[in-house]
Amino acid sequence: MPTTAKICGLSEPHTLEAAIVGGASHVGFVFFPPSPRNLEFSRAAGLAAQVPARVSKVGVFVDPDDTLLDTAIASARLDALQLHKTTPARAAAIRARTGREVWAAVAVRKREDLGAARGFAQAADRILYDAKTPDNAALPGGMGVRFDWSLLDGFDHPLPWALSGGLDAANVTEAIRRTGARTVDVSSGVEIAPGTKDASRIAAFLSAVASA
Ligand SMILES: O=C(O)c1ccccc1N[C@@H]1O[C@H](COP(=O)(O)O)[C@@H](O)[C@H]1O
Repeated sequence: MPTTAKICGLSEPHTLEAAIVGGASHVGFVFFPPSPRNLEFSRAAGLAAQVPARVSKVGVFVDPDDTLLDTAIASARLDALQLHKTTPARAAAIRARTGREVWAAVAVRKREDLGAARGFAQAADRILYDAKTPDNAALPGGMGVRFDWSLLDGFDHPLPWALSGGLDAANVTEAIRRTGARTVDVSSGVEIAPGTKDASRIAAFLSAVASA
């Protein structure tokens, strides 16, 4: 099975197109106002219309309320919801209420952090292992922070999972080889500035994933 890739934090038609043409399985739209990648709903709707059915649209949220979720799902026609800083109970409620696939982000810095994944076994469809950002950071993700991939060695994953945090075209081959990830996720590693994606970096990342 080939490794699949999600390109996250897209906000412009030409870089979204680069992700689609390059073979991304998922594209991510961020709904979190402090993020430089945050999308207005009308803009999300326009971008979503560009995405073919074979590519899944993932909304990225930080402990969202129902109003935000419902508006984002309707405007961007989201297939999946990526939830950061959200408890298993809340994730389960969101999954039951929306009927959408739920990706639970688990922030990793130390081996003990992986234990949080088990709490989502009945509450989510997939775990996204992401690097824990610094305690005073403005964002819980999307900062190009990487964690020690060896922490995943021998871990009994409770659900299908994806790897993120500080990936780019130069390190994703090693990340896949080292962890066995079947899905990888990138945001800042395909940008030229925070929030500004680059089509050639997206193409290089997807090419590296396809060759891994
Ligand atoms: O990208 C953001 O702005 C963001 C905001 C809030 C939560 C998560 C966010 N991004 C996610 O973080 C990971 C890793 O990103 P990076 O490749 O290290 O920059 C990725 O899943 C993004 O979806």
